[in-house]
Amino acid sequence: MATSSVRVDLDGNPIKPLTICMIGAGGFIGSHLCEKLMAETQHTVLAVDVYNDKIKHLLEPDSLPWANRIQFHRLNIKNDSRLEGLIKCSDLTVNLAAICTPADYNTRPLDTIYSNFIDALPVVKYCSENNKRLIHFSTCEVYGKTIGSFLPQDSPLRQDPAYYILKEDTSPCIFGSIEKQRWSYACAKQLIERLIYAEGAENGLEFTIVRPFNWIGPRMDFIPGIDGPSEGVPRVLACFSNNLLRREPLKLVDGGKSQRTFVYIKDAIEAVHLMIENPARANGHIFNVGNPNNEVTVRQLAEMMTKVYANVSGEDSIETPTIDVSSKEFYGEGYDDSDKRIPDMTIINKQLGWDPKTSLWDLLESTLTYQHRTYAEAVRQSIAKPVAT
Ligand SMILES: NC(=O)c1ccc[n+]([C@@H]2O[C@H](COP(=O)([O-])OP(=O)(O)OC[C@H]3O[C@@H](n4cnc5c(N)ncnc54)[C@H](O)[C@@H]3O)[C@@H](O)[C@H]2O)c1
Ligand SMILES: O=C(O)[C@H]1O[C@H](OP(=O)(O)OP(=O)(O)OC[C@H]2O[C@@H](n3ccc(=O)[nH]c3=O)[C@H](O)[C@@H]2O)[C@H](O)[C@@H](O)[C@@H]1O
Repeated sequence: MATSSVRVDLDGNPIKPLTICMIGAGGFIGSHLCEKLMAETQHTVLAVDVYNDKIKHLLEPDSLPWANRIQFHRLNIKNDSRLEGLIKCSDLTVNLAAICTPADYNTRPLDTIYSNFIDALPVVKYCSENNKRLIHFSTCEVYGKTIGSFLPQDSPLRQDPAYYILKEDTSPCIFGSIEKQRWSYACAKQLIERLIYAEGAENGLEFTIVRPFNWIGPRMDFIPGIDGPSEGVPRVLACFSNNLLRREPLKLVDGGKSQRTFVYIKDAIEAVHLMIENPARANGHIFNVGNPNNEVTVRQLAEMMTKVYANVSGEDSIETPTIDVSSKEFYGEGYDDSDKRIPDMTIINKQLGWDPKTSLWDLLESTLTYQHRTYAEAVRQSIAKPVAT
């Protein structure tokens, strides 16, 4: 519900309506951020993307209460001179645009590097030259592997948080060799972080860098063959959802032993909302945004999703719910993996008072309810269709 009373920031100051240039607004995170800003604030969004399917419900019909506060601009930031004008007439730019699916990092490394570094350069430049604030989306992948992963398997130091907790201001960034092209994404994101940081230090750019740790929820990526390419490989939530919808075993890459912490998109969007409305507390900072309490191995995630999906769909799970596949078979040559990702939450907690709330079970329940409601019938029809010979 839009509020009419004056809203205040964390320091009690009234929040002025902002114009926000949101690049990549049509993606997973962008769609949730637009929803939040339309429903709960008076800010205006200039939504920039090449697609708008995930925000169509916010753009039409014209009678929506926020219709005059959101405009969609279909443009590719690689080659469109309108970008600078949009940044100039905004108070703040939020840059979400990126190639960010691991299946692309080793198979399309050039596109990955261009998207995450080269294409972001003009955005940083226009913000810096025009004295505009920038919130840039980086990734937890900039941490790479943990220090602990290089210790012997039986080393007691592996249990010491100093060897695996990821801290914005002290943890190193540890990537594999150049042949392991998986790291093309993390490396490009790291370099754009360094550039933004340097623009802040040398030219006074007001910036905030966000490092998301596996944000998941409705509208993440696509279901292959339904609203994305049949041969496409999305991120793990959509891969496993696709397997569950099709009653196929979930594929565990290299045994599913890697660990991740998952945070509910709606919790994470609260953190971004706080950054937008509290510039004095957010500028100049890099923030981990994740849920350290929701750690699982990928195998445990598969088991939990199988149970939750059986509950929400009312269908028993299949006899062999998971199978092992090698990373070479699944992702191709040059894949590598982050072993473990637990965010340190000290900085975001101190600056913005933010803490995630939703447990992994609860977030999977609401997300898989959405997946079932949105896709089950379409998948059933696609399976029933006779295959052309
Ligand atoms: N979802 C996560 O958990 C997560 C984790 C770490 C980092 N991130 C980062 O957050 C950002 C958003 O992620 P997401 O999950 O919403 O991804 P997404 O792929 O759903 O959204 C990215 C959007 O950017 C758009 N885009 C890409 N290139 C563009 C271009 N040249 N011009 C215009 N639009 C372009 C895409 O069309 C897409 O709609 C990315 O920078 C990603 O690296 C996300
Ligand atoms: O979300 C994040 O915070 C960041 O991490 C992701 O990287 P990753 O977590 O490795 O990507 P997922 O596709 O979500 O895979 C998670 C794990 O599941 C495994 N996996 C994936 C898919 C599958 O079908 N089976 C499977 O075992 C992968 O090998 C990996 O170990 C992506 O790089 C980005 O979206 C983002 O920057």
